[in-house]
Amino acid sequence: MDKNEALRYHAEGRPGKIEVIPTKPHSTQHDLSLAYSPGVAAPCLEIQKNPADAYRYTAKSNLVAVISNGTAVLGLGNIGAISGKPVMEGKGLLFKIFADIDVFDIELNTEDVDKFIETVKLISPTFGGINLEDIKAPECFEIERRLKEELQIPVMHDDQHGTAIISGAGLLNALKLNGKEIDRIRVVVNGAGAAAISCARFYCALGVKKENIIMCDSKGVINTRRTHLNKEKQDFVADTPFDTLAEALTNADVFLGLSVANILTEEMIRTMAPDPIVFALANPDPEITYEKAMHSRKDIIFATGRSDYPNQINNVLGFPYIFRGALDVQACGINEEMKLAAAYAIADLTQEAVPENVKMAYNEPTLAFGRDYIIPKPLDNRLISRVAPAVAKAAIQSGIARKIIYDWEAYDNELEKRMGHDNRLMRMMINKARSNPKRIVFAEGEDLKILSAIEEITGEGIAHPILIGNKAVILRKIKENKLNISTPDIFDPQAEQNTLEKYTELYYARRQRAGILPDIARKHMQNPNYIGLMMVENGDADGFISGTQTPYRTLLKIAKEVVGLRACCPYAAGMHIAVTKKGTFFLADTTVNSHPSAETLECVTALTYESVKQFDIEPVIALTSYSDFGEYKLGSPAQIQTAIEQLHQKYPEMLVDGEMHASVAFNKELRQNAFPFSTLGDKEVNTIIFPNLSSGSIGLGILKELGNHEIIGPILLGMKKPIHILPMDCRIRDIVYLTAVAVSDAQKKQAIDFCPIENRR
Ligand SMILES: NC(=O)C1=CN([C@@H]2O[C@H](COP(=O)(O)OP(=O)(O)OC[C@H]3O[C@@H](n4cnc5c(N)ncnc54)[C@H](OP(=O)(O)O)[C@@H]3O)[C@@H](O)[C@H]2O)C=CC1
Ligand SMILES: CC(=O)C(=O)O
Ligand SMILES: [Mg+2]
Repeated sequence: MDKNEALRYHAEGRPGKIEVIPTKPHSTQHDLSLAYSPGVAAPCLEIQKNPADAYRYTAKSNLVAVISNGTAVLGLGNIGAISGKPVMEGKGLLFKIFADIDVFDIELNTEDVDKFIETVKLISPTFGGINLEDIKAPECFEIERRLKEELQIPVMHDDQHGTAIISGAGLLNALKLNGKEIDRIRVVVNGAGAAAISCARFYCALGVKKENIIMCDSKGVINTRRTHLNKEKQDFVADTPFDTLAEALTNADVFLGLSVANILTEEMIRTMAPDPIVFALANPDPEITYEKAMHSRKDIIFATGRSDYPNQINNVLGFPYIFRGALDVQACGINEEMKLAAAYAIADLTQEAVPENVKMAYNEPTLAFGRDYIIPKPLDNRLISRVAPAVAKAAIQSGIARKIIYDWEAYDNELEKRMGHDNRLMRMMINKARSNPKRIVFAEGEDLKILSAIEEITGEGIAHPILIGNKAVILRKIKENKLNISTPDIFDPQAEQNTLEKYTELYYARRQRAGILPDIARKHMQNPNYIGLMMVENGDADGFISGTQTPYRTLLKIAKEVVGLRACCPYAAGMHIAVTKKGTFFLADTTVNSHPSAETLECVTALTYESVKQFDIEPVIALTSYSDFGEYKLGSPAQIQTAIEQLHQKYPEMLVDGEMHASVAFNKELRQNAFPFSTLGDKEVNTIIFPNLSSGSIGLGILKELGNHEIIGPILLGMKKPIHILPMDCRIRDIVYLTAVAVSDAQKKQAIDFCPIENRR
């Protein structure tokens, strides 16, 4: 890491890393009189009557103090209060980005334990929780113990417990990989400070036998021959002949370093038991470098505190979510049960398939549970929804929560929304699919993106996938990329000549009067897209997904030819879903009709209406334009006016209106004031129909590129059977989502065949 770059990063623009942002309107004099005097007196008096109301009227419930005196900053030692401020601000940044918790960092200029405790107590009313940081041992133990006893809010010295929880999760997973029993392993802990003592204690809570732990400090092994030991070290005195780290390590199963850089050698590691676990966690430089550790032996499982090597054991995987869970149930503290719950949740999460966005963020396409991945990556956004609820539940069950959560699904949604990754909609769709999975054929079965999606699809039980492709190639790719797909259902065209012959005959019979010659029919059946579509046509599969290697329009043409459009509706359309901070919106047509007629717009709207309902959402639809309700009578506004007339007549129950500007659609006050006659009334619009493909495609592109929104789709509407076409640059997530939609389509197949739109024509 370049020192100058780090300095520039901190100094550039507004110096430092965090700022305070108001959460309430403050633009008018009236706003200010509410925010400050005289309005502010009202909440003051309420809190005076009932101090718990501070959680209701102030930022307390979401505010954590990160407090340090700078006596053990990272592995830099006692560098003083103000020198540690960049680390504390850094923690503030991490609390905010990973768990939406606000932080005031506080640097106390004292090494006096009583003064420190007294100060924290005096400022504690401001906060919902207190994160003690980088305070040296042994003072940190007394400081934390007394503050926990005397305060009724969560207090945690993160170097102690955060490190214990994360390295504990790493230990559980490493043991799962090397097959050793936790109650039989021999552990050598190097360092006997804040982190080391707490980790050793936590490992005992996880099942390590205390008599199997040997601890070393700067003077060597803490054994019965040592004198002048502090209380915490006395707790780990070992009755052993060993005096040095090197002696203690012989045949040990685990090395846990929480000390200083470069004190572990390759020779020492070579004396350890088979499949040794080495956690060299000193920051910023570990007890042994990654390169040396890897060179020492092949069977090692190795972790450091650094982000530039595999297995980063860093408390950032814990503290944001532990405090999130504790704050959300207004816990009086953070107890052993909550810590254990966090460690198990983190360990379990590591064993699940790694989502594509995490693999991409770290540029590690084959990331999977194993020796190089015993702990989740910090950018894994599943951490909040796994760790925070586990901690909150443990607080409730152990009786230290002041607020009980009853609806865990709602809490989960709240967490997702808080972090802006609200994927409730697709989760609902996935659950729907899981309830009755269908056979979905993937024409591009050899494609790695498709295979990665299949891992998720089978893992979640969304569908029974059928992969078209060369069997040996597919199996090799699964193996090479360590994908967890146990018995894939593969349709290898080379080995299925009889079936292909049958499909050729069927296809020819159907298309012979559309200019298709037998040879062309046979040639088409060499193309996996034709084969997959024929499988659906012939009832050998319930749905079809393809597109990573074929342009959208080419594939749409083939799909129309083989499967066809629904009888009731001579048009197809593409719909995207935009998940934004303001809510979820459905947008159509974004992929198919470049110059739609009034009839096309009517059909696109009806198809979109039907599809939005499939997501259990009542559509409120605006047909958008550059004109409002008849303002212009030519071009697309006129077509919309005709379409709206037809829609109002044929679908009286449909909440649809237009034409209108997008701002009129989204601003219901404006709409109600200027156009009180609109049939949309006071409803919030959730579905936008574009007047043509140019505006649809441009609108979508702007949302995608400038809005930082999750865009899902395109969902193909209007086909006779469940067919979905992927964009060539799709993400694995898109494949999983469209598969869930295809399964849901297939579940509703009867309804599609019946075709409700037809009745209105
Ligand atoms: N990866 C992570 O998530 C975390 C890493 N850490 C790292 O762990 C280290 C310790 O932090 P912390 O516990 O807060 O600090 P403390 O100051 O509380 O403890 C440091 C300990 O290291 C011991 N030590 C110093 N030199 C040696 C040596 N040559 N051999 C053996 N032990 C030695 C000290 O021994 P003595 O008691 O004799 O002085 C002391 O017990 C730091 O490098 C820190 O960055 C800490 C928290 C989290
Ligand atoms: C990570 C951390 O908290 C430390 O090294 O002190
Ligand atoms: Mg620290």
